[in-house]
This record gives sequence, structure tokens and C-alpha cells, in this order.
Amino acid sequence: MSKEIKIIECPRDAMQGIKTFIPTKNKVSYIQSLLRVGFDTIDFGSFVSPKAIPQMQDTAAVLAQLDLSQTTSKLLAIIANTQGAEIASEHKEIQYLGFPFSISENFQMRNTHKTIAESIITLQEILEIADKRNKEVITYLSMGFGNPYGDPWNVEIVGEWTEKLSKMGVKILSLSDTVGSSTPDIITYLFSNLIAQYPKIEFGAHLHTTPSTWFEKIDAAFHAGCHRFDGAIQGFGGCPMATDKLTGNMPTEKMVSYFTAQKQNTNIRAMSFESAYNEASKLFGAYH
Ligand SMILES: CC(C)(COP(=O)([O-])OP(=O)([O-])OC[C@H]1O[C@@H](n2cnc3c(N)ncnc32)[C@H](O)[C@@H]1OP(=O)([O-])[O-])[C@@H](O)C(=O)NCCC(=O)NCCSC(=O)C[C@@](C)(O)CC(=O)[O-]
Repeated sequence: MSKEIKIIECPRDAMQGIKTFIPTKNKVSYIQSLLRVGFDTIDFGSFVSPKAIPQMQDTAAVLAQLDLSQTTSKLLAIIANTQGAEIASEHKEIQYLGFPFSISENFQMRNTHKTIAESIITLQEILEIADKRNKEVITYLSMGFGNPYGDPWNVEIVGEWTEKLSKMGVKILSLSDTVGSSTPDIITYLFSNLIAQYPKIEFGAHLHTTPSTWFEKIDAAFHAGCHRFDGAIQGFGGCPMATDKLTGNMPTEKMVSYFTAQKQNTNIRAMSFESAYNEASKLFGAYH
């Protein structure tokens, strides 16, 4: 029997880099449309410094206004320090805390003002907070496919960090292509080797892409055994801490059509997906 495909929709990643503040009610209305679709998880907001990411400063207010009574989706919030982990853990509606851990020193500094060595200590503390508060942690291996800063990167480095994270008790590891630099060969190599070597870790693909490379990236990750995929409708967004130019997210509509063609179950309801897609056009159309 084939394993179900988990699609993680990331409105947080789609919105966080938009400079104009999106009114809370518009965020609520958009996320509400996503909650009807059947996504495994919605990465809906973040509890980070409002100076670092002003767009996400109303995450608690957004959460308070969501109607979660009908949804099957779980909620994920990004956190970047223990303060964020404590705040997010106060909310019983949030199942997952997502921590961006980068194997690029430059990106980790840009993103969280901490070195890799300091961040690994933060991650350990976050894992302990999550354990006490009954939350699961998703660790992102940011710049997992290389980086634009000239920091050392190769597949052995990814392997060594995966070993360390596994020993620390990381259970979900999302290999993140923060600036869209991955190639199908590297995707295939990393997923097929790491999935075989660490059967207790659930590996995810958080891929960024240009419109011409989405297919080869998803196809490589899927055929290498990955079943957990992040995306954002119409590919909106990207990480504003990475480079001056955002590289869009993996477009969810492309993934849905890909997995439908592969006869894989994603639990996506087509009509609700279409409504959410239209909501995305209205919401993001105003800012692009
Ligand atoms: C980590 C820090 C806070 C360090 O930032 P800092 O300036 O070094 O930290 P600080 O402790 O000095 O705090 C600065 C101010 O922020 C406040 N603060 C501090 N923490 C919080 C918090 N949790 N919630 C609310 N407020 C907070 C804190 O209280 C203080 O306020 P002030 O005293 O100046 O008024 C900052 O750099 C930060 O927030 N970074 C987050 C960056 C971020 O959200 N990046 C995008 C998400 S990650 C991503 O997109 C990648 C991903 C996941 O998609 C995967 C991939 O593609 O790679």
C-alpha cells in the first residue's frame, strides 16, 4: 500500500516577506479558506521578533480568530528562539513548532543572529520545551542544498548534521532549499540515502523553485522516497532573510496535479482547493 502524501501549506512563508502589513482579518480569511482544503498541516504564522519579521507580529491575533472546529489540518508555527517556543506552546491549537536550523553560518546569523554552535544549543532547549508542553518540533535544515554565501556545503556536511540531529532526538527534518539552489541529482542523493539511513526520522522537502524547475525537483524527491512536501499556493513568498530577491515556494497547485497524476492520495478537496487558490489570487494580487 502506498504511503499517504503529506502536503504542508505555508501561508507564513508566502506572507512573511511582504513589506506592506496585511490586515489581520485578511490573513484570517485566507487561512480559513486553507483550513477547508485537507492539507496535512498549515504553517500559518510565526512567533519571532516583530522587528525581524513585522508581517507576522499578529500571529496570536490571527490564531484567536480562526475557526478550527471543522478542520482536519494541524497547525505549525515557526519559532526562532526559546522565547518563541514558550509563547507558541501556550496555544493548545498549535501542534508543531518549526525551528530553522541552518548548516550555513551566514544564513543562521542573518536569520536568528546566532552561530550554528549557539543554534544547536537553542534547538536542544526547544526540543526540551516541546517535550514538556506536548508539542512536536519540525527542524528545517535551511540552506540544506547549498548557500549563496560561499559557506562550506557538501552532501557529507548534510549527512554529519543529520547524524547529530538524530542523536539529539530530532524526529521530523525538513531539508530546505531556502534559495532554490537544489538540483534533481542532489535531491535524489540526499533523500534516498538519508531516508534509508534514518528510518525513524520523517524527512520533508521544503523546496523553493523557479517556474521551470518545480517538476524535476518534486519528481526527484518523490522517487527518492519523500512523502512530506511543503509548498505555497502559486509559489508566493520565500525567506526575506536569505537574499535580496525572494525565490518562490514550491507551488502547491503543481504538487497537487503532480501527485494526482502519480495516483497518490493527498486528501486535498478539489473544490475547496480552487476556492483557496482564488483567495490567494485576491490576497497576494494586491501586493505583487
Ligand atoms: C531570533 C531573533 C529573535 C533574534 O533577534 P535578536 O535581535 O538577536 O534578539 P533579542 O533577544 O535581542 O530580541 C530583539 C527584540 O525582539 C524581541 N523578541 C525576541 N524574540 C521574540 C519572540 N520570539 N517573540 C516576540 N518578540 C521577540 C525581544 O523581546 C527584543 O525586543 P526589544 O527588547 O528590542 O523590544 C530574531 O532574529 C528573529 O526573530 N528571527 C526570526 C527570523 C524569521 O522569522 N525568519 C523567517 C522564518 S525561517 C524561514 O523562512 C526558513 C524556512 C522555515 O521557511 C525554511 C527554509 O526555507 O530554509
